[in-house]
Amino acid sequence: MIEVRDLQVRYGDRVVADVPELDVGAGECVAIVGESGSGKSTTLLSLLGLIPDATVSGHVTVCGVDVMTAAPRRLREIRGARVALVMQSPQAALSPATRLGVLMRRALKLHGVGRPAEIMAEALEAVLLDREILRRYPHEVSGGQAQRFAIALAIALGAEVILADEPTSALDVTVQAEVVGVLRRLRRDRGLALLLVSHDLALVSTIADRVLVMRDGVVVESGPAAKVLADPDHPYTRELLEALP
Ligand SMILES: Nc1ncnc2c1ncn2[C@@H]1O[C@H](COP(=O)(O)OP(=O)(O)OP(=O)(O)O)[C@@H](O)[C@H]1O
Repeated sequence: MIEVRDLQVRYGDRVVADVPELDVGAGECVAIVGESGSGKSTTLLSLLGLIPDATVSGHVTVCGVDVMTAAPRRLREIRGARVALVMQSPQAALSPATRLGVLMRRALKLHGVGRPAEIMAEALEAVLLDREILRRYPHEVSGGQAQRFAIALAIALGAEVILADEPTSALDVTVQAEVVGVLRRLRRDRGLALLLVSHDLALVSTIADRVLVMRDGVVVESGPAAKVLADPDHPYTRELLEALP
């Protein structure tokens, strides 16, 4: 679903992300970890061509679309539909004066999704939310519910790939587990491909198959999560693990 080769992102002369190889297949979860400013979000956003100020080179294919050469129309087709972006604070992205049900119906209409009532019910069930949430306004739901609603919206629009940037870091610990549980189910039951950016190694260890560790824009270590997190080769990964509470 995601294939990256020799991706390089520069602002002027400064390389902020250099990723030789990154693959995420259907039903897989790959996590990019590293401290703030290491280039994680830049890497994620470049997969959808969403960093217009930067110079980007390399090969990026997402859902069969060559992101580097695709026409804007082709990119718009995958953004927000086959590929969903889940951010840290979903409430900020939801229009405050619109009930969630209205918002979801509008999004489905915009993307030409048929059988909206059925699709909405199915999507809410997949993220373990009660239909009653559709009557609420964004400020009337908790952070965890808002995040699960954002994921439900992605599924309703037909997402095959979720790019998640710190999806749980704005949530308290018990709610974090809910969101991670939902993402795990979606991988298993729907074969969703998940690329997760997180500085939270404890979270990553519960969900990722493979991990890329980034520092100052460079991938210093990558491999199976079980290996990298239990027996890291690179001193920087060891430092990150030692910093865990
Ligand atoms: N528009 C921009 N112009 C110049 N430099 C930028 C721009 N956007 C990001 N950067 C730089 O790119 C580097 C990588 O940033 P990025 O946001 O990808 O890091 P990150 O690992 O995701 O950090 P965080 O967890 O804080 O989001 C940082 O040094 C940042 O200052």
